[in-house]
Amino acid sequence: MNGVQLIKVHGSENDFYMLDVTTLDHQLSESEIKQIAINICNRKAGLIDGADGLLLIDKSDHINVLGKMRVINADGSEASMCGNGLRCVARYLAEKNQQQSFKIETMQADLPVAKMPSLSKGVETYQAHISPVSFSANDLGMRVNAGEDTLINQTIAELNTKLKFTAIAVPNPHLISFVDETTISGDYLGELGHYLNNKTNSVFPDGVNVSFVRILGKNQIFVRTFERGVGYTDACGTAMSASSLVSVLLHNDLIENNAKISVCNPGGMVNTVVHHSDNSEDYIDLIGNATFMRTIDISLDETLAGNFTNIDINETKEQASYKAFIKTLPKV
Ligand SMILES: N[C@@H](CCC[C@H](N)C(=O)O)C(=O)O
Repeated sequence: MNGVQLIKVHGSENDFYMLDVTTLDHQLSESEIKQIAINICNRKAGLIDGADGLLLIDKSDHINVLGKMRVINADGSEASMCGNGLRCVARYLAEKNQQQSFKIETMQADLPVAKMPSLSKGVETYQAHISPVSFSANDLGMRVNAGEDTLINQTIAELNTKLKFTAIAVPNPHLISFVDETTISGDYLGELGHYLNNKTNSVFPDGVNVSFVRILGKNQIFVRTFERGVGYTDACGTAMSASSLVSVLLHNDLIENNAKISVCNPGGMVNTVVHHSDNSEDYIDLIGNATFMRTIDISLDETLAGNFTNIDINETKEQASYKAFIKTLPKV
């Protein structure tokens, strides 16, 4: 059997199958990668309970870089970055290479990652550096308000006359709006997310991750996200990083630059630290769990065929520790 081992991982319950392609005896083609992601991530007919995406780990030929991450969304599209995924890949490479702090190649940048003190007993915790940051329409794939280059706390006539939006690439594209308690838990986020991730929309023809944010108090926010290529997720690491930076820019009375911010999400909580400066490039530290739930051994042919009847599953005990951590969080 041409076997592969997949590791089911999550960051704030944003879940992925992780595959170290250096363990395979041949290189996967791009169409095989897309097919594997679509097959295993399907929530109804996929591998066990599906996933939000597939993380591929490969060698990097960049100097002083330990490995390379690629992110394939559940619909088979490729994203330029994944914050929650990067923490999980960081843990995998840290344990494989016995290193605590190093860089990982991603589509647009080599990003520093590091092992951190646990958020809670038994919850492995990692930090990922999120950058490059841009507000430019070109980097966002955005066509808005008569060709303007940025969208910062403005309405978008084509979408909604009341809500104000900020568009930011980190470097994957995010559209962020600060909303009230009713709006954040309602259906409008999904309606907007579906509309903007339909190829016929004129504002973001290539799609965009959409987040609603609520300021909860001093250095505390709640973020709910509809992800491009996925749909509603329990959390999105780049969305929480982008939302933290936008909160510092627009609400600096409560959300501070260079301070630890608690970012609550439907799947748990992470910390961010925004590094905003007028003289240098902005970046965000994203600190949160990197939980390994189980390993699954399966044949590559059956994975490509979408046949998941013959699999060998080994559960870790880590999800119990994560659930205990969630119980300690304040109810939002
Ligand atoms: N969940 C991820 C982001 C994954 C990519 C996104 N869906 C996109 O297409 O940009 C995260 O944790 O950042």
